[in-house]
Amino acid sequence: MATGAYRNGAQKGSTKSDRPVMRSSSSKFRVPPSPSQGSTVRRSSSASYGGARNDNGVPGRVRVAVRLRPRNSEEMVADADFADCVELQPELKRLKLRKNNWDLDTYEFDEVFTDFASQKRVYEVVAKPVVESVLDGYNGTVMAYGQTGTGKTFTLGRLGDEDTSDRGIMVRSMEDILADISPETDSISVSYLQLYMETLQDLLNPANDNIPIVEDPRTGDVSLHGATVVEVRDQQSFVELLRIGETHRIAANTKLNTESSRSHAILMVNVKRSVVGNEDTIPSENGDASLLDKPSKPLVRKSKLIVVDLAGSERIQKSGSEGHTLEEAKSINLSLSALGKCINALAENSPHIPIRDSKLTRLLRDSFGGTARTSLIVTIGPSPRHRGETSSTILFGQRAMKVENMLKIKEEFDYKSLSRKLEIQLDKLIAENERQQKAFEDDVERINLEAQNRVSEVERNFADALEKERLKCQMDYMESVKQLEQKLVLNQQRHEHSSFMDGKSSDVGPGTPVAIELSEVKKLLENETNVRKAVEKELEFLQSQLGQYTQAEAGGDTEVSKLYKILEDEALQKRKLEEEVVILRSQLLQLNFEADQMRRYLENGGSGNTFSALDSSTSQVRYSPLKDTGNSHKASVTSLFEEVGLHKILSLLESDDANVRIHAVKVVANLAAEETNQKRIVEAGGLSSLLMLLRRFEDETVRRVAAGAIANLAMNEANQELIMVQGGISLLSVTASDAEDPQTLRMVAGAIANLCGNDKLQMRLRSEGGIKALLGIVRCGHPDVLSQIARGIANFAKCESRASTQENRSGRSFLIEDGALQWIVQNANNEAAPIRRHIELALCHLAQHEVNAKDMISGGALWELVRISRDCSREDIRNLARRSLNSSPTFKAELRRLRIEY
Ligand SMILES: Nc1ncnc2c1ncn2[C@@H]1O[C@H](COP(=O)(O)OP(=O)(O)OP(=O)(O)O)[C@@H](O)[C@H]1O
Repeated sequence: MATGAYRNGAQKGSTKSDRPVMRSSSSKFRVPPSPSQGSTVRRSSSASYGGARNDNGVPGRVRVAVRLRPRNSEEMVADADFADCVELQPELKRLKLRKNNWDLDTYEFDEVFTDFASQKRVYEVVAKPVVESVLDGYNGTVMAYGQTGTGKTFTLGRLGDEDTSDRGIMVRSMEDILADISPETDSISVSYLQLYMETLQDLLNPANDNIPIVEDPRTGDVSLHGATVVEVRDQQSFVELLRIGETHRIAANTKLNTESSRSHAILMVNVKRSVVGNEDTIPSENGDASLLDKPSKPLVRKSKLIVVDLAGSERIQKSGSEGHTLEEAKSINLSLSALGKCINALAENSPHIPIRDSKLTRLLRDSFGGTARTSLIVTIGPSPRHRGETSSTILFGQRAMKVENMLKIKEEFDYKSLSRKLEIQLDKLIAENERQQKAFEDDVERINLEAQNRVSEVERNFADALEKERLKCQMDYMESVKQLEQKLVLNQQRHEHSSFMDGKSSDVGPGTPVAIELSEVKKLLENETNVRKAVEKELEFLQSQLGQYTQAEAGGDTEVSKLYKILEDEALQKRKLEEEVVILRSQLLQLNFEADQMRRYLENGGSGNTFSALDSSTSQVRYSPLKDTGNSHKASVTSLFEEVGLHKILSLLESDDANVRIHAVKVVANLAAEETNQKRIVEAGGLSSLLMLLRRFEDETVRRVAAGAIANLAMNEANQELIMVQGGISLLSVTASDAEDPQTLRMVAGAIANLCGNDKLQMRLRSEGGIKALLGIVRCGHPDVLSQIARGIANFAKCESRASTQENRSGRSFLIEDGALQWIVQNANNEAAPIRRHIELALCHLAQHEVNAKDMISGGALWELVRISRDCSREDIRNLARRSLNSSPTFKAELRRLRIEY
């Protein structure tokens, strides 16, 4: 065998020079960059097709291995006298295909497996690097291609029931996936399908036999709507699924294989893994108002492993196909040749890749020339009788080796997980708040008890002291009285005795014993009086002491007052904590809403507005970020309303913290979207606070949401007057003139349009510049904004028309006076139906009053009226236009003059 140049990996047995395809080590298999922080650190499979992980390795060529099947019993006999048609040099990764006895073609592959290569080594070299990439977040494909009976199903689909070493790539891949994921945060699901005669059938639910292939035009992702998706938690259940699928797979007995698979089997393993990103990129409006740690950025990586067991690529006449089997073979060949054409086109960098030629190529669009890491194993048999098929299989593999994919990780922001984290934090905060509240109440109780005990102890001591003093005084007094009585008795006795001895009458004059006695008694009485006075003084002193004590207590000098001070501080802390809870709840609501919006945005393939739930199909403007997000959100708003209290929420509108204000105004706008809340909000002063936000804050978001909330409140007639009374129209006019954001302008126009529909407010609305403000917004040009302006004009014209009919008003329309007619005429035939309809109505209302007719004729409105009366799609508007034309002598005269029939 002469050494020579290589073409497409084939070494020709001649000296013909051609482009060599011997690959340097740098062009060998490269593992994609490692995932960002937070995910499991993956090891690089030592048995990969060579080469180390390349951190910049975005391009990833399709890797191709060839596997030779051992001779089967039939070949042992039939080919006994012949050598194998191939010769392998696995150490050089080369295969030589015998052309005849003296000439060979040499081909080089990424790996060459001999007929005794183990299933384990085949898995580790061919599939394991792909599985590892899938676990890192890349899509991956492992595919087997080859002639019938050469071992595709053996390589991929063997379950290893009898001998575990026989386990094929499907089983081994799932073993590695399940070993690597963490069940708490990650999930695995599988679908198993077959493509049979261009029909996609669910192998897990065969009744489902016409599954459509849906391609996302934006991302190119393919999804199979309606295919059974089973979550896999353990290996056993997965093997069971494969077994179910295997029983449903269409097989037939062909000349070349008694169990020949007649369909392409496709196993799809969806891997969803959570990873944690940097917190600074959280797409949230949260500020640092929270006392809590900011949650880290949760990301979710969705990747897909596709294992494809293709049907046999034999030639029709060789497989002995006829009748239905012939049709089958044609269909198989058709899809395989479509695959071959795509691979050829990709290999040659052709500008057109015929992906749409078959369902197989549509399904595999990400695997060849897409973002997936792809490994192909081509299986061949040794028999020289099938040299032609073997040669075409080898050439297929060679071409596939030239296909370059661009590997990409698909990461999404995991709103659900962030919302879950916030909920957990909120629950922790609520529990902490409850704990602190309980501790606070216990402290209050303890301090009260202590204070009561002290007061009663002081009272007791005071009462005891008083009682003692009283007793002492009483005793002293009794003692004195007793002494006096004794002395009196003694003196009487003495006096009687001396009278008896002297026989004289008693003498009571001065100096007599009696007089002496009396003066002594007097002295004693004086003493007693003094004692009593002293006791009274003592009593006074004690009372003043008690008074001082009570005063000192009131002055806050005592320990009790210190304790009260601590209590006050704690109450302040509690209030702050409660405010935190309110803010966090509103943030959570907002996040839930944004998550839903983002989900819907993704589901809708990225079309539409991602933030605002403004429904441009309805003419009434209603700002309600939570409006369409389901009952659970409404319930959250209601519960927020009840738990937190409206006054509390409204007070946050005046917070110094801009983030708090933004969240608070969003919550109020959501509440105002519900009719039942509107009255309560206005009664609680919400309208004034919202107007204050329009007046004070420059921030566009605050103004937009506040204007939206006011527009909601302006739907209610009672509120419309209040808005006017509180200067709402001039604030809306200022916002109308300086805002640029179409959403803000739409809210403002919607609010003014609502006010235009109130008969009582006509004059005031116009005199305060409402009409001019509405017309000023025309500069925006956004159809949703124009629709609101048109609605306002129609409302106003209708009210004017009513007022004129009731003779409450005469003279030209204010709309004409304020210069609206030109815009009305210009937009009477606007292509946006809502704008056109409102303008048509406005024209009909204006035309009902003769006083407007001349202006309308000179402004070109007559033509529009005639057009409306003929062509308007709505019969009621057509009739209204006709009536208006008929009832106006000026219009009739002009039409006659112009000879126009209508
Ligand atoms: N490497 C191998 N070692 C031992 N036996 C093998 C090997 N490859 C294939 N076989 C045997 O060859 C037979 C045919 O294999 P298999 O059914 O996997 O072929 P296939 O390419 O999937 O055929 P088809 O395209 O018709 O479905 C089976 O009996 C299988 O056990």
